[in-house]
Amino acid sequence: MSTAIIGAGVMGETLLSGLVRAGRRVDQLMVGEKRPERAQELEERYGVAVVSNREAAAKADTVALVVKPQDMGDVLAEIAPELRAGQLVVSLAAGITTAFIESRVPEGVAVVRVMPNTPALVDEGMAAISPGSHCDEAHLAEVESLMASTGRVLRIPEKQMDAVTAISGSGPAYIFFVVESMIEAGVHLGLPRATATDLVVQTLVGSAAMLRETGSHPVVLREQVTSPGGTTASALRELEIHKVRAAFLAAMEAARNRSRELAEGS
Ligand SMILES: NC(=O)C1=CN([C@@H]2O[C@H](COP(=O)(O)OP(=O)(O)OC[C@H]3O[C@@H](n4cnc5c(N)ncnc54)[C@H](O)[C@@H]3O)[C@@H](O)[C@H]2O)C=CC1
Ligand SMILES: O=C(O)[C@@H]1CCC=N1
Repeated sequence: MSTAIIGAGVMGETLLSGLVRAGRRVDQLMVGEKRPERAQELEERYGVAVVSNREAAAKADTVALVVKPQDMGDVLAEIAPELRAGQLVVSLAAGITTAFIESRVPEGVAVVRVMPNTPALVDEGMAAISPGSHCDEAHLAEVESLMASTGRVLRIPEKQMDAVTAISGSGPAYIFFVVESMIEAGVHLGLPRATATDLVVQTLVGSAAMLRETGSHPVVLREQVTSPGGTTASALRELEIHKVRAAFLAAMEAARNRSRELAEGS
């Protein structure tokens, strides 16, 4: 089965590198990329063929669209004449619905929507997938296998996609923001930056491993750290006073709303 990736920026390369690591034959992969210098970089790094979008769409069994939502309309208009029934189009774009794509490709082309995230680069990705209306089990299984090369895959109803985008799609950025903030705090408290960075990164990795390996609720794990009248309780009171919980809710509502808007702008 040949796969084309159209749009090889951050997420397109993440997918490409995952497929290569998972042992997909490079001669079964191709890339469509608008920026010539980026195309050359990918050819050199992976030995993958960079072709026109139209050639990619004509030749590949599966066509993964990894351009920005705002570019999706133009790309679909360009490749639609090359697509034919039986092919599979997979969109990784935020906000773009399967209905939007189905209305722009020939009948009989199956469409699957995916929301990946960047930890896929280290094979710890979280991808949610939703079928379009002409999709069968084999199509979903193919996308599951594509995305499983870089981490976990969850099937979800498409109506949950905007919320998923706000939580796991954008999620790594919130975590990096927290990490960045904790490192800065450590520096304010007088620690050398390298020490603060080591402490915060390992604390994050350890906490993530506890969540995954114990399966315990985060509240239980938090309470284990919070000694009565101790340091953690003092810190958590400040987080509540500064409305950090409310800020997370507002932030993710904004991301969900932006995801809803993106389809309209394309
Ligand atoms: N970066 C992330 O963490 C995530 C991104 N996504 C989705 O992935 C998509 C791409 O996002 P990024 O990789 O972050 O953006 P990006 O800007 O790094 O990559 C987009 C790539 O598409 C290329 N491109 C634009 N128009 C093109 C065309 N007509 N033909 C061929 N190539 C074209 C650009 O040159 C660029 O290399 C977006 O739709 C985004 O919603 C989804 C989940 C996570
Ligand atoms: O910021 C964005 O729009 C993309 C989608 C999810 C993560 N990055």
